[in-house]
Amino acid sequence: MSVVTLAPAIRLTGVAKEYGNGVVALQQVSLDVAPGEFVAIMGPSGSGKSTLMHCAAGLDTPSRGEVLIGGTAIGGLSETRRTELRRERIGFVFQSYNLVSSLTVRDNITLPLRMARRTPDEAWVAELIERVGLSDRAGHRPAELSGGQQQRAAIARALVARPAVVFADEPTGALDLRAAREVLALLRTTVDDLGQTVVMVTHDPAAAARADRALVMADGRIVETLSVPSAADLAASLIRVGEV
Ligand SMILES: Nc1ncnc2c1ncn2[C@@H]1O[C@H](COP(=O)(O)OP(=O)(O)OP(=O)(O)O)[C@@H](O)[C@H]1O
Repeated sequence: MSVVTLAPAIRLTGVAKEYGNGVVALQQVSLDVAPGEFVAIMGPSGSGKSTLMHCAAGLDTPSRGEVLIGGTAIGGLSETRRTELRRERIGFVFQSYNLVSSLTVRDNITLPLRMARRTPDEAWVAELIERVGLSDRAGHRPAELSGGQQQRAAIARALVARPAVVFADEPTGALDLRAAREVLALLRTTVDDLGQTVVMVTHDPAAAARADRALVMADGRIVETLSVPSAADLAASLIRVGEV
């Protein structure tokens, strides 16, 4: 019997990040995220969550260590090539949605394809709009949508180029409970139905409990890893690292 091992969607090896003012934001972080895995990153403010995500997504350059995105080491790439790789292989979802106010929902969703000069796959775009529940809003502008609807449009935009990984930075931070639940359910189905890899930074144990694995950070390190975490276990872990 042969065992097939898929290359990790993301691999960090000994990644450290120091800022000029002597701040050590990350210390020797190593991490593999498997294709089709949903990983949550938690930890107190200043523990290094955003820095870890930015290094893993190629938005920031580590001081030491190596980052592989879909098997490609990004350290040696030119800035232009790294930008291309990000466009091709990574989707982003932000707390503040970051939709373009003058474009319709549909044009916002297909924007990454236009930026990469790729022709939209119309069937895929239609499926995505349907999946995120915005078929009746596709011609509207973002200001005409609720926060939850805007975030669902942002998720469709993150998925449109079929990225290797979607990075979500506090995707439910600006939403009420119900809209947050819908957005989390949507992220979960992209993993379960589409095999999407998702890495999400969150302060909310209930949000992180939707992930397959949660990493808890403190002082620039991953200090705890919880598989199929419960919100109660995550809350206890956050108390241990001093978040609450
Ligand atoms: N551009 C920068 N220059 C200097 N120090 C920085 C910079 N960005 C982040 N830091 C510092 O690095 C450390 C880690 O910051 P980071 O933003 O990764 O934490 P975080 O866990 O995401 O915090 P939060 O939950 O508040 O967003 C902090 O001490 C922060 O002050």
